[in-house]
Amino acid sequence: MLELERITAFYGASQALFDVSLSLGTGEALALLGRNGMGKSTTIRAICGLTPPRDGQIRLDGQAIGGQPSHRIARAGIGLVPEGRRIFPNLTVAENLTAAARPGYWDRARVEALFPRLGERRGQYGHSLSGGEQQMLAIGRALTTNPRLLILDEATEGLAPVIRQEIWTALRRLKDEGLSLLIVDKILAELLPIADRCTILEKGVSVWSGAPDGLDPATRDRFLGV
Ligand SMILES: Nc1ncnc2c1ncn2[C@@H]1O[C@H](COP(=O)(O)OP(=O)(O)OP(=O)(O)O)[C@@H](O)[C@H]1O
Repeated sequence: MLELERITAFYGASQALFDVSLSLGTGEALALLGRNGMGKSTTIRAICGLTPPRDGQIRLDGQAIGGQPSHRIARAGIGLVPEGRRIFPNLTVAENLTAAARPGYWDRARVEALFPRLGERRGQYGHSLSGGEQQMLAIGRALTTNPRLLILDEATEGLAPVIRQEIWTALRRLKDEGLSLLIVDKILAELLPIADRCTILEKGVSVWSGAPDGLDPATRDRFLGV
């Protein structure tokens, strides 16, 4: 459903992506891997139209979306949970869950059923939530746009293990319900079990793609440093 073919991207004069290709099938979860600074966030930004690719193709269900404005790409069916959460701090939980909503299966009630804490905190302001609750809200808010593909950039970063587990459980449920996922996360032991495929980035180049069980120790050593 998502295909990137040889994309490049720049920040001003500085090139961050040199040659990134990847593909993700409908209902699959793709783990985008690589050490710090290798281009994972930039690849996500390119897909979402925040740092548009200079060359190469990005297709969503066959439709070219590369270089389109980010609101168009969102409307085409891509939901983003950005690094650092970026919920609306001065809106309540309920308002956060309706501000970006589009009609579809995911509405506030369904998000509250997925993350019951959000229902309990419905009237609280975003800024008053714990880190884990803010992250759940960021995921919930992305779901209310009713995407076909949900992209998560470091969604469990800095959270306690028990909260991370809650988030992984929710992501697995979403996957089981048929949502396609593209996930960046540092904790491979938690990420790989949900992934159908992995793509590794090294200095802005996609250097390896395959199933998680094909990630042998030599490949991990060479590209992931673990
Ligand atoms: N706003 C920016 N301006 C200039 N260069 C940037 C900017 N953001 C990222 N870069 C550079 O682009 C390259 C890729 O960074 P990117 O954030 O995509 O990597 P990453 O794999 O997501 O790393 P991390 O795990 O640290 O988030 C790095 O060399 C980084 O320094």
